Amino acid sequence: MEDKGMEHPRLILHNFLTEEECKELEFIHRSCSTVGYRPNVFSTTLSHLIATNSPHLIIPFLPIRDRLKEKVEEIFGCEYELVTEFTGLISWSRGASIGWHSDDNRPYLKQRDFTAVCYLNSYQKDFKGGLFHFQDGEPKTIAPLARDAVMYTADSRNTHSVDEVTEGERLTLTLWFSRDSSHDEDAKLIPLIAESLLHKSNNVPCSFLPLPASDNMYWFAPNQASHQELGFDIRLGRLHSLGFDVYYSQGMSFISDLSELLMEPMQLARGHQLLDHEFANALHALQVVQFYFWKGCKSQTFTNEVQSGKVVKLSQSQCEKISQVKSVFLKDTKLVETVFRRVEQQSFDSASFSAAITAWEDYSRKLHKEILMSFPQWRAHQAIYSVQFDVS
Ligand SMILES: O=C(O)CCC(=O)C(=O)O
Ligand SMILES: [Fe+2]
Repeated sequence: MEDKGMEHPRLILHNFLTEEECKELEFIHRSCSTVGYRPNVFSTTLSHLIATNSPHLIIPFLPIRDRLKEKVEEIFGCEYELVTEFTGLISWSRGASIGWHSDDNRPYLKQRDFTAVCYLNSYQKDFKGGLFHFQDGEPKTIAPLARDAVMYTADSRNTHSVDEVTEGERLTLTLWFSRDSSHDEDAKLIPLIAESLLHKSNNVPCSFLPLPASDNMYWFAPNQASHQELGFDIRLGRLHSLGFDVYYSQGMSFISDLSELLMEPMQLARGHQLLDHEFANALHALQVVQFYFWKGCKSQTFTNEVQSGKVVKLSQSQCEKISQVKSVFLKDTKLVETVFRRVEQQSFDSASFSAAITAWEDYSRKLHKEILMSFPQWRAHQAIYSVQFDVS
């Protein structure tokens, strides 16, 4: 597929990522994304993961990022010349599209030399619409397929567009590379990680519990809506699409500032049942729920001991508290269901779910250890780079 004349330098690599890598990144995005930079777009940036006390979740990105950079350098003949300018997960829901453009088409984007887009899910299977087109040269149209990666120069030789997504959520891992070492994203990320690891704030009792960002970063507003009442909180929206409600035992009347509610400890409900476990906040609950579905909902897939997951029937007043929260944070459940496809009658097993809570902790603890251990080396790398840069 390589354009030999390099009139339009680009390449498609099939099966560049493993299925497992795609699923893990999907898990991270579905549990950590914020509303994106354009309508109907969601994103998960590395700096956001660090800022929400989840720096350990950047671990799965690192080997992929290195492999992609090496591949781009090899294909385009610029070994050891590139730095990663940006790494992030981006998803497009119904209504998102982008017209003809090149990725360096703004003065502040001129440092971008190469683009790599990895498809984490598939056209027709996971979403409709969202075909990718190059304006000139071959191939002309690309139908996103999970595990494939597309690489191209960021200049006008590779002007491209993406059709509007009409259903589902189109998910990519997107990276930009630069020859200008002053645009290395690590230079920004490393101090943030250091701060996160070294100065744990007092209100984070556990080293890997997520700490939500400000509420507006999770507020989905339908296209150009002037009225706030038509949006929804994407954390609760994603929980809703998987069949979960959130329950605050204290009710809403105790909270003076409603926007703080989703930072408070809460429980999950499903149908007429209240699950026994207390989560630190809505983001924590979302991470565990997404982990449960990522791992396949079956207790056999969780290696730890399965305790019985306690559930109790919701009382009338508890149901009312749930509806109150919904009326504030999920005003339009129809809209939620078009943005995040409702998963119909997903089987749910409370014993497996409580096993998943422990498995999520083990997973997080393992990644947390890895980031703690790799961090000094990583910083040393950075030091070497800057020395080389100073000398030249
Ligand atoms: O997701 C894609 O296929 C490309 C997206 C794009 O063109 C961009 O983010 O600049
Ligand atoms: Fe683009």
